[in-house]
Order: sequence, then C-alpha cells, then structure tokens
Amino acid sequence: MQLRFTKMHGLGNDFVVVDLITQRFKLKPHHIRKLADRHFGVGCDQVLAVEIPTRPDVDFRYRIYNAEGSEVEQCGNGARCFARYVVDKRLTGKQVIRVETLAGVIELELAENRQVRVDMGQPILEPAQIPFQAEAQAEYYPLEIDGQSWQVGAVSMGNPHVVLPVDNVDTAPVAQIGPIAESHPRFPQRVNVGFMQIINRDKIRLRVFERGVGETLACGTGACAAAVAGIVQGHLNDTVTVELPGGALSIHWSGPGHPVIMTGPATTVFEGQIQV
Ligand SMILES: N[C@@H](CCC[C@H](N)C(=O)O)C(=O)O
Repeated sequence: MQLRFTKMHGLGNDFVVVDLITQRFKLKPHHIRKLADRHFGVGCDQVLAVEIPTRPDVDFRYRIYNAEGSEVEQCGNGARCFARYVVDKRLTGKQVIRVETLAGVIELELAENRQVRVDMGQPILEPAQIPFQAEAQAEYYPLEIDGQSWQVGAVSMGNPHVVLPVDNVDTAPVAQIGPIAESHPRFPQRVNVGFMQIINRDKIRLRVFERGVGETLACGTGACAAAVAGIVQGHLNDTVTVELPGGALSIHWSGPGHPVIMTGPATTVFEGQIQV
C-alpha cells in the first residue's frame, strides 16, 4: 500500500508523521525502520502516529517510535510537531489539544510567533519510577561509566533521562560515553543521555545521545530533564533557555507538584507517500 506521510522537525530532531485516522494501517517495527532509514526510506529520528483516542477526555492518541523500531513513552519535539500537524491538517479546530501518550496525557497549545507550548506534565524524580537503580532520591548520583566516575542527575519526563555535567558541550565525549551510558545496567529500560553545560542561572547548553537513535540535533524531553536536574541541584532559575545543536527551547518549571512547560518551534518540511 502507499502510505501518506509528512516530514517535520523540531529544531532538527526530525520526524515522519503518519495519519492513522484517515488511513488504515498497522505500523510494525520493520515499517518504522524502513520509514526512518536515511538511505532506503524517508529518514527520521522518530516516527509519530496520529490515532483516534482510546479515552473520552482527550482529542488524539499520540504514538512515538524510535528509528530502531521500538515504541517509547514520550517525545517533546514530536509533541510540538503533532500539534502543528493536527491543526494544519484540520483534524481539529481547537487551540488547546489534549493527547494521550504512553506516559499519560499532555496538553499542546499553539502560541504566538508559530511557537508551540506543551504542558509536559510533572517530572518524575523517584528512582524506581524513572526507572533507575539507586537507594534513595538525590540531587546527584555517583555513576560509573566506562571506568570513569560521574555525578549525574536522573529524571523521567515519562521517558528516562540521565544528565551528565560537562565543562563544554563542544568537546563532551558524546559519541564515546553516550552509547555506554544508554545501556547502563542501573537503567533497566535504557536511558537518554544528556550532556549539560551550565552557562548561567538562566541558560544551559545541551547535547543528547537519544535512546534508540543516537545523538540528535535536539531533544525536547532531554531539555526538560536537564532543566529540572539543574533546578533541583540549585544551579538554575525556574525559566531556562536550553541551547541545543539545532536551536533553542524555553523550559519553565516552578518546582515539585508543577508541570514542566516547554515552548519552541515546529516545522513542516515536505509531504509524500511511500510503498509499505
Ligand atoms: N526526541 C525526543 C525523545 C524521543 C524518545 C527518546 N529517544 C526515548 O527513547 O525516550 C524528544 O524530543 O523528547
């Protein structure tokens, strides 16, 4: 069958978006890998599926697949593209859109200057729920990676993140440490690995080695997790500009009991169809 898709990106973290409301198709892992393949398919970091919701209090079901084929709980840059997609395709007339994900319900809102604001829900800091093996919740956890000792932050935004402090993201060992940390035995569901350089109390620089993909140009949940870790550790104010290789996101978190709010762009690149 010919599957219609839209290619989108959020700060260079790129997506193939598939509407499974107006076309009937069951995405399997080998379809995801073909769509994501940059040589034999369309090419993307994640495939996003737009589906009919399974509960009455939301507008859509938002499903996310990493390029390797696995389904994952959450994707921040994808959430902004999802909002832009369902509005541009006139699948909704709402300005505030509620979607269900594997990580729970999130709210998407089209904002001024073609920005999209996302209520990502509350961050999870309790180790067992991240999931991360640690005796008790802490601001920093000692973690041995490839024979080196790091003091890391650990946060779930629905999906697991570890945040490694570095002096300079340009020289951070992302390609060497990223894949080893991604499969660290203390993270039983593997983990997204963020390398965070603190510039000042309002700004960080970040590179993320994503679980199931590798380094991407931006990671929305990674930006939220790094900001939360930096706030918990006392380094950052409650509104943080996160500079990623693909551009900047604004992240706001008022502290425990409050949701993380992410604001940034969402861009459509082209549309097409592919034989699946
Ligand atoms: N790019 C995303 C995160 C996608 C999922 C991640 N690779 C995982 O496995 O949890 C974002 O913008 O948040």
